[in-house]
Amino acid sequence: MEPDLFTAAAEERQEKDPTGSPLAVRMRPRTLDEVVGQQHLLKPGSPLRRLVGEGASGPAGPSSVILWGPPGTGKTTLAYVVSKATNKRFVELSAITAGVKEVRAVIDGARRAVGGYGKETVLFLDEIHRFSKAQQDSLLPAVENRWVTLIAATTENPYFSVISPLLSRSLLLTLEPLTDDDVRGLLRRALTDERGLKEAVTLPEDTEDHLLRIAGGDARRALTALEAAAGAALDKGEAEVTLATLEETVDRAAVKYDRDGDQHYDVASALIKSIRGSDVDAALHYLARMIEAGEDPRFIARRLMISASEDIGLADPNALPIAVAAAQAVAMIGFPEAALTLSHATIALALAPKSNAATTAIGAALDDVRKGHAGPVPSHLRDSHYKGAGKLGHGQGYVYPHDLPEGIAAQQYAPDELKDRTYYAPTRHGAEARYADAVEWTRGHLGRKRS
Ligand SMILES: Nc1ncnc2c1ncn2[C@@H]1O[C@H](COP(=O)(O)OP(=O)(O)OP(=O)(O)O)[C@@H](O)[C@H]1O
Repeated sequence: MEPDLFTAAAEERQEKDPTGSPLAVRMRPRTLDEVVGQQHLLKPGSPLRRLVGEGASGPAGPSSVILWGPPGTGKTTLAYVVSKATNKRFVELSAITAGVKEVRAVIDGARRAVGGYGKETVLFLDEIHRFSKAQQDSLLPAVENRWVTLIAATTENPYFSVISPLLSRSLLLTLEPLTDDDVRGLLRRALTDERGLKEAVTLPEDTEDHLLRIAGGDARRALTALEAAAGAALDKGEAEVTLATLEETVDRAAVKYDRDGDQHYDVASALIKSIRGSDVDAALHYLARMIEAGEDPRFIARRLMISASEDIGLADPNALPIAVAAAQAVAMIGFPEAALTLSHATIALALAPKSNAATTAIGAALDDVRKGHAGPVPSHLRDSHYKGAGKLGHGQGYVYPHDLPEGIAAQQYAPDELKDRTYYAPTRHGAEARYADAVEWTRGHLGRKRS
């Protein structure tokens, strides 16, 4: 689907039939004056005011703006207001689902629009930090040549996540989290406004306070929860949104996976458990949910690296290199193609033979150390390279294993207290059978008692 057509159609829908859109979209400010909070960006003469054409007698505004701030604080809104105020086309892309191809299509469309009917374009790119370096590079010509006004949004520090040639050509604006009073003002406006709930319900103070707690400064989350709760109250024939109704509905409103909420960890946990359980299809399902929710591919790759050692270990020593390679690849590729790499690694891990022997081995060894089972290092193993070491007997009696035909000397390595303690208990799954044989053989040659 050509992205600018899609967005144009969506915009048109929104304008013609505002009642069909979610409350948060219907209540989206149309002018800078309707924007709450962010006063530091909205002072008369500020770069943002200049961008909407206010007092625009000076030099042309920047062709690229980066908006950095927490979710639901007005980044999309500001981009939308800028495009409306300057009568430009508004095209929206998300770095989660779009790649270089989509960026090029928008840029080509923008050049056609300006050449054909003199209409300029605002390209709003959400979550720019999810673009790889190469994907961000593809934006540079359009910014340099002013083919579009780029407004890029990010929830992460742009100094780490945006390439420096783009950063240096952009105006960086930082959005502050909305205060509870800001969000309260938006909720009250939404309750009465013609575009909003038109006084269909009332919101008692305790429900409002709880709503503000749920929202945590995110206006979209507040309006979405209000809409769900108001709908539930009306379904019950109630004109007041009680605390009970709100509590019943927030769970349902949160069914849609929330990248920043608890589901983030639940779904990640289900992915790892499905891999551990060797259910490749369930693992792919949870992976798809994470991708679709806009999860950071680097977060997913980190979890896969942990799983490779925690649940597969030496049963397939290739699992860790595959997971590490996947982590490196996704950092370079970015979405959408990173999904292929993550799928590749997830399938390999899910179908690999399983062993938690590496996990339990270090767990048991740490447990002993933490309980104080340590004891002095045997003197024949101590450092013998300093003056006086000989006098202390350090290093004396040490047998150099390579001097022996088997390459293993029957001498004690562990402290006395732990000399017969074993930690590694290999499985016989996959390649670990080899390690099981090896540990048997080496413990025998070391003269260790079986324990
Ligand atoms: N500062 C604000 N003033 C008024 N309304 C706001 C503000 N911030 C957010 N909203 C409301 O919340 C909705 C979502 O906000 P918006 O899409 O602008 O957030 P965002 O910062 O782009 O979030 P995200 O990072 O999650 O995409 C808007 O449609 C609007 O109704």
